[in-house]
Amino acid sequence: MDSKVMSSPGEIARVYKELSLYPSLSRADVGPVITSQYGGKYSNIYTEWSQRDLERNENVKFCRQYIVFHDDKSVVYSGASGNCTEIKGEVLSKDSPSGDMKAVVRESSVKGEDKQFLEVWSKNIKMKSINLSALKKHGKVYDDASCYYLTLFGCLVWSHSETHLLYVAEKKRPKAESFFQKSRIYRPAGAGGEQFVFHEDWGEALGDKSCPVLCILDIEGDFVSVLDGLPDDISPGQAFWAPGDTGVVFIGWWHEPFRLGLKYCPNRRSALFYMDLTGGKCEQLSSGKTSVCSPRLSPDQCRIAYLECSVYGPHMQCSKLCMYDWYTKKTSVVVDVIKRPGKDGFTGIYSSQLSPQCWSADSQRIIFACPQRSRKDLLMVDINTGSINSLTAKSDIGSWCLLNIERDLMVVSCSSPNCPPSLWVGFLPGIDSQENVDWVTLEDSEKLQDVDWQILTFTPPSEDDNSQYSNLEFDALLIKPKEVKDEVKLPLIVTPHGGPHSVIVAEWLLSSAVLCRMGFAVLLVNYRGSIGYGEDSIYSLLGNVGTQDVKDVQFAVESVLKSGSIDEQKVAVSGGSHGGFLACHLIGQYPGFYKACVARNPVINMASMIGSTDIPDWCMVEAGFVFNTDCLPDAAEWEKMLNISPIKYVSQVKTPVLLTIGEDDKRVPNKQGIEYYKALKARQIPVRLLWYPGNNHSLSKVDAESDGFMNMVLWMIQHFSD
Ligand SMILES: CSCC[C@H](NC=O)C(=O)N[C@@H](C)C(=O)O
Repeated sequence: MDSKVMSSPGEIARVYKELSLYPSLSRADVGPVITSQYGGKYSNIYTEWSQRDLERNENVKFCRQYIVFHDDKSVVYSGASGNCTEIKGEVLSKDSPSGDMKAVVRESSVKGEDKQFLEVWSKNIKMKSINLSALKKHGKVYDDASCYYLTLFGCLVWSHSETHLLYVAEKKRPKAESFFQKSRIYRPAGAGGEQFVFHEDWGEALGDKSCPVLCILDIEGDFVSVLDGLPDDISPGQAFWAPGDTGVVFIGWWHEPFRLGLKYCPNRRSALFYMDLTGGKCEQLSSGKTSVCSPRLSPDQCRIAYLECSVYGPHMQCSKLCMYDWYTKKTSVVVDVIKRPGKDGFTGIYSSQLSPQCWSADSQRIIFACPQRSRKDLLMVDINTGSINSLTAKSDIGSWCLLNIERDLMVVSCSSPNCPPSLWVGFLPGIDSQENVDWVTLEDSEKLQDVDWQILTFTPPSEDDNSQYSNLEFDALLIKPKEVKDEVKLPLIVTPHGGPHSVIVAEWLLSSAVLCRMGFAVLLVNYRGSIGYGEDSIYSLLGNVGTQDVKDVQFAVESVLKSGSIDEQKVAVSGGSHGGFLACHLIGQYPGFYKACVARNPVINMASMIGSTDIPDWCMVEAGFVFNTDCLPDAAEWEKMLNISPIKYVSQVKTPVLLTIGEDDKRVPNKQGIEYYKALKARQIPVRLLWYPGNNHSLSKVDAESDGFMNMVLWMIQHFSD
């Protein structure tokens, strides 16, 4: 019997609106320990959340504070202190280590012009409000530190002495005038002509970031200085104060011979640097042959932990956890790359950011959240032995994120496909303790009783085994309505993720939850090549995109169809970017199998894309070649890129295709979608293209995301009944 899916646009929009109300956590800071007048100890926890506001068509950011009474080992009492407050105009903010002051970078309009101010608050007084725009020492302050897992360059850091603030801004660019503007006419011959010079940027979603500089505010002296003395060929970011405030430590990315896109690509050549402010010398602390990120100073200020992976190669890789000893100047590897997971089940480190604080109070352990197969767990590493313990492996929650840890008090956000994000705290047990963490909820969320999820594991059939990387398994996440009558068959939406070196973990996914409420089953496939399964899995896909990943997805789908609970006549496929590449491959390689296809900014032709994407190395590496900045692909390489692309199969396509395209996409330029649109139109295949101005690769502006979702489901429903 056919299942009835919700099909009225009004009803679908109502469900979307209802489920989009659940906010997600972007930040949590733990304040200092305060002793109350009755002797009880407590800490304030400041949290930031983000929520879609469909009426206002924007993502709103708000904060809420909580109070946690504790005895340094366990939570005694906790609760929210006050209601939520929307945050407007704040670019960055940070409390001082003592908790006595707060720094804010604020954007405000003065006489119709946007200006940036650096404010210092103490108690209930705004002590300083420095007009950074008027100072003209640098360009805009980098805003990418407002959410720790989105940080690439930005920071706002108090010195240990609380007298200075460190941040990253765009380098001041001299005002460019034409040869013919009035002020130029009297200048010496040859001046001017800079007006139309091209400035490289750091690619997708970083179009306003080109030449970052490190800036320091001397709070007492009201003086901003831009640090000089850094090597000319690096761009600095992720900075913090060195022990004793003798200088600053930062990551420097090489930007010569040209910048390559950074988003989703932590594989860019970079190193850890120390700029000594007493002697003005800049020292390189890591090899410079690798890519490093997320340096974090231990509470005893003796060591810096950071993540490291190799340069070029797959855009996301298994990382090493490294340690730099500040006093011996020695570097060691605490956790190495895992090629194949062993008996302990640990699959390797696949995080590209550590939380703002990640150390235990005794400076002996590091805690981080990390995809492990199709779940995201909290892991604890003993830095002396390198041994790893999962703090959450036994839980039935699908995804755990560490927002912060301070004096062993962990603040985490958890969610599952049927459970929106909730906020929890718990103390890390002592180093020799066998105890489990006693988690306490600060902000609960309601479980969706009508949504069910499970992780399915697949072994590829022997003919599809990879001879170089044999016996690799993969997973898929199946999310379906609960309690479906035995005779009812569900329509299925197959969703391979993008990347391809990325993963879908069992977390709260708005679109899957809405689809499920509407009566669809959703299959999210973590094909071989996904992160979280060991480095061999990632490498198994290089040179095999368009075949191995396509076959894995199809194998997972056909296996699920065998269960008998799915309506084989109502299977659709949707995906974005590399997921769109796979969706278009699937409809080309399995003509007629899928009744509808929706692709967001899909990679259509790697050969035509290599010259225009911000990450040309991706095309070479995924096609199985080595990337070199000074090498052009040769004819054979170009041919392979074409042959493994979905455009190759376009003449076999029978499935109607909906393309959703971001006008400003720098990763997969919009011409890719247009190339496919024209090829399908020429073959009379039903195709519709939605064009989203002001949107980039992610199509994540509130109106684009919601419109894209509505159009996707209506397209599928329409073509299921063809
Ligand atoms: C040159 S485009 C490569 C595809 C892209 N990979 C990395 O950015 C991709 O699939 N991105 C995914 C993560 C996405 O945008 O969803």
